[in-house]
Amino acid sequence: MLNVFNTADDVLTALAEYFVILANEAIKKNKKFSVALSGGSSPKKLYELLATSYHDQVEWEKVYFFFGDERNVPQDHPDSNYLMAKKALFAPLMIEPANIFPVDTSLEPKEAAKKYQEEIEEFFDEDEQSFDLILLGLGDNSHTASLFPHTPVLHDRVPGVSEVFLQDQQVYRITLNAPLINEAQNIAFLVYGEGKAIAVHHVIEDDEDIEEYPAQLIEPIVGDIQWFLDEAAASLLRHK
Ligand SMILES: O=C1O[C@H](COP(=O)(O)O)[C@@H](O)[C@H](O)[C@H]1O
Repeated sequence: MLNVFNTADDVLTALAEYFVILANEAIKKNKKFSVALSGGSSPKKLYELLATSYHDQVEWEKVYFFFGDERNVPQDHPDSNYLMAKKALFAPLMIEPANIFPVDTSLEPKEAAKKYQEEIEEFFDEDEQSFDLILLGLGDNSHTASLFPHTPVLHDRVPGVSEVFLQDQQVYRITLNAPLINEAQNIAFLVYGEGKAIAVHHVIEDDEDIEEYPAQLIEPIVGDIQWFLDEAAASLLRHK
């Protein structure tokens, strides 16, 4: 479902409220809420908003934080998704380390992916369900998480975590693959700014071409998917 708002601030507020509703529902039902955070440039303001305006609206000690993807850099590197979330969300809310599951980027990428998959499997072993919420962004090249155009991970068929080598940047990333993302109870894309309009159009309305538009792989099996867009990002959509 598409949710289009006038401004980026409106989008962020709507997604923060959606997060709070899902968290409280899951905590009421299962006594915990599991979320995989997105990285990159878009979600920082969302995390800051949750940590300030919504700090007293969730039992944060019952929230378990994972990452949809991670750069293969140390946890104190400026490109680290973990570092961004730590500064914007974990530190202000004083989240206990036991509730945070960062990717172990001290390992070789393949090993880091394997270990992260094992941690996820162990966490969900008891209740046999997947994430309550996976937050995603959308790159202007139509990647989401670290599912980049023309990378082998696009052909993963078994839910898991994979390493991805980006030829143009000569760097690795670690990512949940599409089958694992699609097991989530809820998936929310956060996309704002005119720079994302072409990608939004391709992913939502263009013919299927997963090599070019990997975010088209995201189709929850039984869960719900919501797009949170501003007018600028939605400007090339024919149907809103
Ligand atoms: O889902 C995600 O999307 C972004 C792209 O977002 P951007 O705001 O940086 O353009 C991606 O790179 C990020 O790591 C990921 O979690």
